[in-house]
Amino acid sequence: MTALWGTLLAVLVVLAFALVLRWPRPTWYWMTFGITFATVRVLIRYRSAMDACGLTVPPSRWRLALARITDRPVPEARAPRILRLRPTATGLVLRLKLRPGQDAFDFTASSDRLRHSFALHNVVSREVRSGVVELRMTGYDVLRRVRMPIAPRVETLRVPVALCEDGEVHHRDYRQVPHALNIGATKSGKSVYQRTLVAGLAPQNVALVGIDCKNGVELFPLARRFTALADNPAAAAELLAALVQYMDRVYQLIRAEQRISVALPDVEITADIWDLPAHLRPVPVVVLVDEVAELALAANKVEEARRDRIVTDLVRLAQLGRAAGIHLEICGQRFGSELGKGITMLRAQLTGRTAHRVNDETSANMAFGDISPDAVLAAVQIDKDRPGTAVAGDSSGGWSRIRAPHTTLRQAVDVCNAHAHRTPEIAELDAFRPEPPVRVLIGKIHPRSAGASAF
Ligand SMILES: Nc1ncnc2c1ncn2[C@@H]1O[C@H](COP(=O)(O)OP(=O)(O)OP(=O)(O)O)[C@@H](O)[C@H]1O
Repeated sequence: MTALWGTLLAVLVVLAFALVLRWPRPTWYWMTFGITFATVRVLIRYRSAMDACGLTVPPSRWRLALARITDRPVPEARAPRILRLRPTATGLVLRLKLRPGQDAFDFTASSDRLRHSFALHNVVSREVRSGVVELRMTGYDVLRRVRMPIAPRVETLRVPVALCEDGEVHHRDYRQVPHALNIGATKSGKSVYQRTLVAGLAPQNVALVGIDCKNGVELFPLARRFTALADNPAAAAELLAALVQYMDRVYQLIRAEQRISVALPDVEITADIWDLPAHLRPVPVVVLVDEVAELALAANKVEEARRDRIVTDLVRLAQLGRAAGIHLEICGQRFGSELGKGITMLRAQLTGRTAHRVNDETSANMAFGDISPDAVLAAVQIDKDRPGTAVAGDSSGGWSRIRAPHTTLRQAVDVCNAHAHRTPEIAELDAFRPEPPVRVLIGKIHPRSAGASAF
């Protein structure tokens, strides 16, 4: 602790010199200034804040006895011991060793009180291991203007897609969470999130497949990086059937490569594409579905049959796709049982959940009702003036507030065009390879067809 105080004092002296001598003071100067002051404030207030928040424990019996024997004053209640204090770009991280009888839940429940006591913007607590909790504190609202830190290294199928309210990066990791559901009301930021995801996946060795039932307006501009695209339910039904066919072919390949014999060491037996030799491994496929409700609606008998085929294929891909490297990312405004047979079965397979702003609790329940009631409340409370803010969770019950950076369509198109040469070809999906975009004029007379509307 003495070393920490010494370092803080030295930093404060340098900062004060810079101020007095009027050295140039760029942004990092003010950031260091703010973080140093926040650190000093937290350390000075630490004991009293813990006491006021009920996070101290009374002295143990032997300490009381020792005080009585030596005729000293009664010892004070003890706060958790600080194991580590680490300043970050957005605030600081405090790692605490719990005293006997304390619980990680006490810190989660007190995070709002701690935030006020330390005069910080936000405090998030999480259990690191038994007996150790971490308090991540941010000095300002990091979600107001999202600035993603530069990723130190890029891993396949792990995309830094948003910033969490505690300043950490939120990753969409397809190897950990193969399929996900993303719901939100209109203008809540679903498409921007999806676009950020596509821009993050475009430089990777991944096949992108899109089903965009908004007539293709969201995904067709990114077509050069897509292996297959469909912009209406009829094409989507064919595309999903072709994907199931492709999945069967990948399974045959895995079976052929297993070659199980007594002599083969365990590590060489594979049940998914990731343990196949690199030269045989099929490229992973990410299937993005925008406005899933359009696929599940039917107005007549023919559409009903098509709908059933679509939902069945989606369920099959969600159930069996992971080992074949096929991942689903499904977006929609609502995704509940009112969309018909098979929808709740499909939802149960979508482990990753993200809820942007929703208009009612029922919609939030579609994402988090079966996972965490707290997350439902948090999703309903998202401010409508903060598009892009969402609650992200998984089936383990954990969740956090996130916001994606504002990736414009122009930025996403530029990334996709720059990486168009990476677009893999999949024989089964050749029929769905997007054509180069055609310019359509709306409400204007096309110069070459005088007198006729070009639409
Ligand atoms: N992360 C963000 N940061 C800042 N602004 C955002 C963010 N996400 C979305 N927005 C703003 O909100 C608007 C609506 O976003 P978006 O089109 O993604 O919503 P949506 O949920 O897809 O709506 P719809 O379902 O009607 O298509 C965008 O035009 C953009 O200006």
